[in-house]
Amino acid sequence: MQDVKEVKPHIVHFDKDEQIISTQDLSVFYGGVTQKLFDASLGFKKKTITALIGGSGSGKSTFLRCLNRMNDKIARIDGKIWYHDLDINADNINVYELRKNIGMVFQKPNPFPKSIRDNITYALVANGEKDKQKLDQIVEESLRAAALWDEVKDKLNKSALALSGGQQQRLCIARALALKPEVLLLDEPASALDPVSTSKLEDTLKQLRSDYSMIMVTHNMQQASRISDYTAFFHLGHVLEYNTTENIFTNPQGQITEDYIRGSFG
Ligand SMILES: Nc1ncnc2c1ncn2[C@@H]1O[C@H](COP(=O)(O)OP(=O)(O)OP(=O)(O)O)[C@@H](O)[C@H]1O
Repeated sequence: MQDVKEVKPHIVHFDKDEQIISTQDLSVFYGGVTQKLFDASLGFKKKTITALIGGSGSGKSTFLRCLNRMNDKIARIDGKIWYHDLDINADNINVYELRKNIGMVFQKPNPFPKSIRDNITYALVANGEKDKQKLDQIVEESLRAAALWDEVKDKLNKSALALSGGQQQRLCIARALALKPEVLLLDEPASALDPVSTSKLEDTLKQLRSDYSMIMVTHNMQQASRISDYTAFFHLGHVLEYNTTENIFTNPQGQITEDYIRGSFG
C-alpha cells in the first residue's frame, strides 16, 4: 500500500460562515510524544451530519475528543480548533460552558443511575435551575427531540437503567439536548445497539439534523452512507479524504480510500 505521507489529501473546504467548527493543523501526541493525529485541517458545516470513518486506530476518536477538550489531560494538542470564532484551547475558555454548546454521546449508553426525568434535569438543576415548570418543559422537549417521549412519558420517574440499550442511548442524546447545544459529537453511538434500535437512533439523528450540527465516528460504512451528508476518511492518523458522502462512496479520489470503501482492509 502507498506510504500515507506520500498521499495528497483531497479535502473539501467551506466558506468561513458556513462552518461551525474547524481545525487547523491539529496534531495529537499521547504521553506528550507519540503522535497519533497529523495536521488535520477540517471544517464542519452547520446543520449537517459528518461521518468520520477509517480503520481501527486511525485516529477518529482522538480527533473527535479534541473538539470538546476531552483529550486535555491525556495528550498534547498542537494546532487550532475554532468553534465559530472561539479558539477552544485558549486559556480563558470555560470547558464546562464549551461542553454545553458541544455535547457528546459515547459508544456505550451511560445514563446516570437515576430516574429518566432526573437524567435530563441533572445538569440544569446542578446549574441552579429551580423552576419546575421550566424543567418539565425541557424534559418533554428534549425527549421529544430524541424521539423517546412517546415511549417514556408515563414512566418519567422510573429508573433510566430499566430502559433498553437503544432507549438509553436516545436518553443520552436527550440529556445532551437539554443543555441546548449547537453541536453533538457522537462516538460510534450505535455500536452497542441491535439493528432495530440502530435504525431508530439513525431516524432520530436524521430528524435532529435540521437544528443541530453533528459529527459522528462510525465503523459502519452503511450507516455513514445512510445518514451523513459529508464523510472524512482517516488512515493512520491522517485525514486522506473529506467530501460529500456521495462522492466518498461513489467516486473516492485516492487509492487508499477506495480500498477501504471496497472493504480491502479495515
Ligand atoms: N489515551 C490514549 N493513550 C495512548 N494512546 C492512545 C490513547 N487513546 C488512543 N490512543 C492510540 O491512538 C491511536 C488512535 O486511536 P483512536 O481511538 O483515536 O482510533 P479510532 O480510529 O477511533 O479507532 P477505533 O475505531 O478502533 O475506536 C491508536 O493507536 C490508539 O492506540
